[in-house]
Amino acid sequence: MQIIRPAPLTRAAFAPFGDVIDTDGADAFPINAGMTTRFHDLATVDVAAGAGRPAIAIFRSTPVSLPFDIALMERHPLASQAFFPLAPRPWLVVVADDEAGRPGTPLAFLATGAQGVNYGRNVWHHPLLALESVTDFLIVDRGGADNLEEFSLEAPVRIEG
Ligand SMILES: NC(=O)N[C@@H](O)C(=O)O
Ligand code: NI
Repeated sequence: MQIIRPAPLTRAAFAPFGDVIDTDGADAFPINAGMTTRFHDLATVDVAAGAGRPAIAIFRSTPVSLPFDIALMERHPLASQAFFPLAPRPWLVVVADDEAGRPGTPLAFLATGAQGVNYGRNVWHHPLLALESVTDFLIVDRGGADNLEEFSLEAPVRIEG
């Protein structure tokens, strides 16, 4: 079985797949008479295709533990999808390049509890993977249906710590 290990989530490493939502390294400036800092333009919400509209949700996710076997990947042909943890605990991000309409070898990233991601439109990823305990995530994606393509891997890929 193919084994992969999570790498730290950085903007540079994740750039081919979307945005990292993180105050570190962000364009930040004071607002509200200096009472608040705006960390600006952290991700691009891309949901307009097919007359889509933005939607905000909360996912309450049951954790997995490592080692964890990846058996499927998915993508959203019409929209981006953003996740931000509402509790300060790490979680897993799994993405893959597209290879002629199917996912390539998955890549795993370990996100901190202060990092979110925004998967670009039509980017292969694994459904949400919380760690340690049940965790709520704020989601920004596309309202409406018919925006999901799933792919079952011929052989599972194991994520090890
Ligand atoms: N089903 C659903 O909205 N969730 C997935 O798209 C996911 O990436 O977790
Ligand atoms: Ni998704």
